[in-house]
Amino acid sequence: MRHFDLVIIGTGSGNSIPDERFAHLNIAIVEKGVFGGTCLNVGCIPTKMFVHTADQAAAPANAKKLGVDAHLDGVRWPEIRDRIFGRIDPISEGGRRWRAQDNANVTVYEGTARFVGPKTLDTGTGETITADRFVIAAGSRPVIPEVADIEEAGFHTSDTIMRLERLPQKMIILGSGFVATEFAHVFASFGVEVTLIARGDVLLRAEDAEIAERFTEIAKSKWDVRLHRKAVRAERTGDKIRLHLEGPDGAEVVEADELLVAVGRKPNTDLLDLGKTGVALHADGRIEVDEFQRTSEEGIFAMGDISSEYQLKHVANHEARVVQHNLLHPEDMRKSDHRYVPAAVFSSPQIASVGLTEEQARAKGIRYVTASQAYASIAYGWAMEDTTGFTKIIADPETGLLLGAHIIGPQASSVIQPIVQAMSFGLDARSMARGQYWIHPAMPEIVENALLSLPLD
Ligand SMILES: Cc1cc2nc3c(=O)[nH]c(=O)nc-3n(C[C@H](O)[C@H](O)[C@H](O)COP(=O)(O)OP(=O)(O)OC[C@H]3O[C@@H](n4cnc5c(N)ncnc54)[C@H](O)[C@@H]3O)c2cc1C
Ligand SMILES: NC(=O)c1ccc[n+]([C@@H]2O[C@H](COP(=O)([O-])OP(=O)(O)OC[C@H]3O[C@@H](n4cnc5c(N)ncnc54)[C@H](O)[C@@H]3O)[C@@H](O)[C@H]2O)c1
Repeated sequence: MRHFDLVIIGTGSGNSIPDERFAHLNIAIVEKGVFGGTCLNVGCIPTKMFVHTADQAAAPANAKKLGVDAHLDGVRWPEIRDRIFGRIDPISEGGRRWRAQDNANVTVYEGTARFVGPKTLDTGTGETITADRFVIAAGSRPVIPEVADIEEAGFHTSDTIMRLERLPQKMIILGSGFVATEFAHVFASFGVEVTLIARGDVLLRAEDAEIAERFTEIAKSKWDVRLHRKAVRAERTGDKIRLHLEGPDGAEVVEADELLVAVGRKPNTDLLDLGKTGVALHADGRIEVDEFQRTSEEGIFAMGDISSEYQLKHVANHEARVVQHNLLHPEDMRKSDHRYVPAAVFSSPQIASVGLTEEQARAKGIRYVTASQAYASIAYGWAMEDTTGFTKIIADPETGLLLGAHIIGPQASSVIQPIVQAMSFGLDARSMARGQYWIHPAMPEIVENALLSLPLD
């Protein structure tokens, strides 16, 4: 049985760990799918390339209120799809080739890894290997909900929807989180009639309640949004797919050309038989790790979606850097920093958030104040004739330290970054607002004004 110094399972963020500082180690990398993982192949990167294209497609309709009569002549789906994947697929293939052929100290196994004993791994290629140390970076995959006949009817997930042969006329999206609302924006902007099916009373319900309510209001004006619905059965009739729902008015059926399922992602731990090597799991299936990304088994680290509370690429990247350091310096380990993890939903409008929501602050019994500022109240908001966007900041009234921030509106994902910086480095609201220049008349003025209107003690 071949023995390695280090085995890495998963080529998403885990693949960034071995650099030239690991040249003295004999390393195996095991990958069951496409090289490069979720973000590169079916996640952040292609979705945002589609989102940017969708923003362009939506621009003519949005320009009308500014007095510009533009018209969207068409969307060349196959060309868009092939442009995007024509860029991504070679990166994945190049990464694979580099690891498999050009890295003298790395052996790539292309199979589904599964533990068969303590630190003993069946690589799914016919070869079983052992190692001193492991990094489990095997990510997550889409949850398939229990809807009768859904497999027979046929559906897409985020793994397949971006490679459609042709643009459908109608699409049903089951779910109301990040994936559902980003793809609703993409496909609706390309002219697809989108029906969004949500269980709760708002979309994006993990967001601050005021933000989720505002987003839901806007979404209802653009898409067919059905709230309080449970999908019970799917059915294929010729070219169409029908989804049977139960809702406040009883049973109903929606019909479309395609169904996209986007109801969350689950960690890939079930594929790994981790009990065989003694790695402990949380009740939700994630691997338990400590602040150094160590699992319950000595020498086995885990990182990214398979262990993290946050299914976000910037978190997986951060944890990969921590694991990298801790593998190289076991006598001087670093901790992961999960204090202020921001996230953005690249839908339309965009949403960005960091820290506590108002509901979380209340539930924790924390004393707080809030201030909200509309895009419509700042100069650039006038320029855009924005009527729906706002920034909400939550702060400690005594110290002025920021507890959370929530933004809905244009470029929210960029506008929030100075707040993430202030929170990370302990800058209070007054110092942040008045201790620096804010470019006039740029969008971050919305943050400056919100900070200034916080009713601090
Ligand atoms: C549609 C979509 C859009 C997203 N957009 C964003 C975004 O805009 N911003 C953001 O921050 N995050 C985004 N994310 C989340 C982000 O993609 C993930 O958080 C991140 O990719 C997780 O990285 P990872 O390294 O933990 O796992 P992955 O990148 O999923 O890598 C895990 C790898 O392990 C392999 N694997 C699994 N099991 C085994 C096994 N048993 N044996 C061998 N190999 C195995 C998998 O095939 C995979 O290649 C998005 C996700 C999706 C689905
Ligand atoms: N821009 C980004 O950073 C980005 C983009 C896409 C995905 N992601 C990451 O990937 C994760 C997964 O995305 P997602 O949208 O699949 O999950 P999500 O957790 O964001 O949302 C899932 C939604 O599905 C709903 N749901 C669950 N079961 C359901 C059912 N049976 N029927 C109907 N609705 C149901 C939930 O109420 C929830 O609103 C996200 O949580 C996020 O961390 C990030």
